[in-house]
Amino acid sequence: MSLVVDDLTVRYQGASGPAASGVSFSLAAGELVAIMGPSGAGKSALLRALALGQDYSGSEAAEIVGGAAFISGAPVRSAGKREHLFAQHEIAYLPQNAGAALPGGSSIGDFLSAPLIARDKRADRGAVGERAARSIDAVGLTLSTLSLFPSELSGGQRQRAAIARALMIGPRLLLADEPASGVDPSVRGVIGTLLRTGLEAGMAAVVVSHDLELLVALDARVIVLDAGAVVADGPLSELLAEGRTPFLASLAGLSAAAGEQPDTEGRDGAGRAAGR
Ligand SMILES: Nc1ncnc2c1ncn2[C@@H]1O[C@H](COP(=O)(O)OP(=O)(O)OP(=O)(O)O)[C@@H](O)[C@H]1O
Repeated sequence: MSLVVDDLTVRYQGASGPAASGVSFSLAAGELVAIMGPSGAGKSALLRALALGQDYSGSEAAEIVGGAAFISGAPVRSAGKREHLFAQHEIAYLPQNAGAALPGGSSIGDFLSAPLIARDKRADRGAVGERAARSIDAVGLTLSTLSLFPSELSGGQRQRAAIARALMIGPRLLLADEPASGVDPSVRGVIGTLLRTGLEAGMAAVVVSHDLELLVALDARVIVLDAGAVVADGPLSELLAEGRTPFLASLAGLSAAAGEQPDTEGRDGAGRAAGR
């Protein structure tokens, strides 16, 4: 698996201007890039534009309108049936507020099974069920959760179920948009463990996250967006030490405060300090 993003400009479908532009990075198997930045910076648009049809959330699609992205050599911009089929085998996309976006009419078991059935209608249902059981167990939910519907779960349980679905295909590329946002701290631990295990097993990941503890521990390369432009790019530890943009300086201040997580909505000053 490789992901090459070259001077990419992305736009929400129907929007007049780009949501993010000038983004470049490349990823090989086992590598991680984290995307950071204040609210409205274009982080979600970037991930969505790379998701190759794997977004189940019903949110507006974003498209590439400049530059290029290649997943394992195949262009994302002119992706056809072949690339979408490939994506069904290789790419997992975890949308923002993934738990809240679970389809209300499906049991968790059906929701988890969907990506495997979508790519092979004749898939062995027993094997799919076993896989669902392993995935639900990996996120710390009981097997009985598989027969429940989203309305019967807590917010944290729903987010765990969404993460379990992302695990179902054993993705080679994970695109995760704020996987730990708005849920209880225990979900943060689950995400950290799964990310570490996945990366060690050769999964590549692009993650929108402000979990400084996790990202420093993973020695993540970070791209900071602000109002659609790249304002910093490099290893997180270096960016925090430099505090080169107001947003980073604000994050660095927070990282010094024991275990505190930044509030990217700006209530703690991060968004305001970034000039928003
Ligand atoms: N569906 C849409 N159509 C047009 N513009 C949109 C749409 N959704 C978001 N935008 C705009 O695109 C820009 C980038 O939004 P995006 O959601 O990608 O940012 P973000 O960094 O992910 O923000 P947040 O951290 O709040 O999720 C913002 O100016 C936003 O107002």
